[in-house]
Amino acid sequence: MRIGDKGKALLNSPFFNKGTAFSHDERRIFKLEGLLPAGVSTLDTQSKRAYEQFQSIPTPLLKNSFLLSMHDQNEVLFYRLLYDHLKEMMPIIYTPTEGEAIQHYSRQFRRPEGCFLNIDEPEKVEDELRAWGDRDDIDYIIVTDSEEGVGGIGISIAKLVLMTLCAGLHPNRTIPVVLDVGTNNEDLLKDDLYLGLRRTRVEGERYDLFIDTFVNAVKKLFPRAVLHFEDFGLNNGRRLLANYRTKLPCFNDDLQGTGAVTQAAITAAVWVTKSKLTDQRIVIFGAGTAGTGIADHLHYSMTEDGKSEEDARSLFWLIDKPGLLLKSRRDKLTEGQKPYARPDEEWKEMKGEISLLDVVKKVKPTILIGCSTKPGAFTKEIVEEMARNVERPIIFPLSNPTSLHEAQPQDLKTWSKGKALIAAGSPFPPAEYNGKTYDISQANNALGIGLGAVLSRTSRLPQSLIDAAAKALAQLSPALNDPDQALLPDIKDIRHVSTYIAVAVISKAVEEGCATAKVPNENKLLEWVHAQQFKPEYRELKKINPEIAGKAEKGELGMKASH
Ligand SMILES: NC(=O)C1=CN([C@@H]2O[C@H](COP(=O)(O)OP(=O)(O)OC[C@H]3O[C@@H](n4cnc5c(N)ncnc54)[C@H](O)[C@@H]3O)[C@@H](O)[C@H]2O)C=CC1
Ligand SMILES: CC(=O)C(=O)O
Ligand SMILES: [Mg+2]
Repeated sequence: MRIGDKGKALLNSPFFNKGTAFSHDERRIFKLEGLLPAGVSTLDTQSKRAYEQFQSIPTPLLKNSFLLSMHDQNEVLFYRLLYDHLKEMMPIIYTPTEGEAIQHYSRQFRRPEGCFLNIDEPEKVEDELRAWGDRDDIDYIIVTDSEEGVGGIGISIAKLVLMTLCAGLHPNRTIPVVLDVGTNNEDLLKDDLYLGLRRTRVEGERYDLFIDTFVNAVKKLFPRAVLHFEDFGLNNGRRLLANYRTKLPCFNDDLQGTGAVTQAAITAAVWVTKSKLTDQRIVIFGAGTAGTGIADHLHYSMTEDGKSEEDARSLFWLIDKPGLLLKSRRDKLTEGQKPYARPDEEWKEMKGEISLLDVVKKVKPTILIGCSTKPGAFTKEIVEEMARNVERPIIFPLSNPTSLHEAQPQDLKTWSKGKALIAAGSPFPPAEYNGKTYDISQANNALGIGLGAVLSRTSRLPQSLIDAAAKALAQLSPALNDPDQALLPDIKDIRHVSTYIAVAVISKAVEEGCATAKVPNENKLLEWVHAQQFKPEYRELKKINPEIAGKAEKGELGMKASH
């Protein structure tokens, strides 16, 4: 991707390539004659053509592969196509299809995209990253240490695509990274086509040193970039965030992004039930990264509203594999789980493991959240029990992909006799009850936090910025106008939503004193954000090749500079 490329190099440069939309003049100047068919398309017709091709592809996985290869050929067209069909293509490019694409990465592989760093060569990390640009070239880096092996590069790419699509982050100023530290997935290790390091995952000191090498290289090479941790395992995500959050602007999307979007959906649901967050009894099933991240975020919000740490803590019941988290088992709990362990005395009448059903019966929760990856965990009995005890049970099965959801939204609606207020991790069709249809919100952590952090050039990303994003999102809930509407805004409005969130994050960064950019005052802020968002439009000649454009402007080439 270089300014000034010509001929085949230009056609192979996804950011500058216009394919059949290169004009006759451009074809001549850039030595593209003979490399393209005679017809000149507009971006509009290219998008129509690509959509026809997309529609003829039989499976979601193949559609994903088609879109990714377009991403790799012509980025503007790729984003334009996605914009034109956002609702239809989002589940193809992101969850649920993305999970499948990651699983099949080594078999579907065509051409590498992204930055691959491996633990056997830590000494090369800095040089390998340097190949992506200079100090000020990079705004945003998504890194995963993918438990599912090298195919995890797919999640870094997919989330970056969302950041561009939804929030307008400039795609040419980002790096998707996978840190290959091995995998414990036996199927991958046995697969002779597997492309990652063929070894079990490295842990302990060597793992920590490798992460440290990576983070230090990022800080040194791209001091302005925001670092986004994605899909780090239970034991690493929280620990790494705690290590690095005071050293550079970084955040963990599964912990913090999920916390923010869930809080926004809960704020709307709680508003529908005409109660307050601090009136709730919250059961979280699956106390891993996302589950404890949500608990932390809600807890933070309650303390901001004036509840004491301890009183707020008493409103949570977290359940993981061996049942309800209890104080007597503290030494077996993770750091993220420990604060939420319940006193054993509360449950002394119970023998053995305390199940979700036991907790629902005794606690009578108002909110039930699933981040367990256990499909079907929210059974009819559990949902009926919950609906018996509270007027409007708030139930969020958040596990992804679709096959791992704790319950189907339609079942939740039916079993609760229409009472449940629902948001789910993946997209679902509307649910029906008594002849009425209800849109199901997708509570997924794709927000404008990143754009706000980038544009404000925040030096750190404290919890207050994430909280500002959650509050801004909650204000846009359609349920605030009509309680039968979805809890979160529709995907089709995501650009507007992300922009609004970015504005809130920037304002908070200024207020907290961590914004280092020169930010305009409140009434100019929205316009300022808009002006900097990426739009899928072809670039003018002068941005593809300034030298040639200069000559054209002087009339030396017999053409105009702008196309
Ligand atoms: N909707 C959203 O925005 C997000 C959804 N997720 C989804 O949430 C799920 C969990 O993700 P992470 O928290 O990152 O994974 P994780 O591995 O950190 O946590 C999963 C937790 O569930 C527990 N668990 C597994 N089986 C269980 C069972 N049968 N009963 C009770 N607990 C059980 C595990 O022990 C672990 O503590 C995934 O499906 C992920 O896709 C994650 C992040 C964001
Ligand atoms: C949404 C997300 O980050 C996840 O499912 O891991
Ligand atoms: Mg994730």
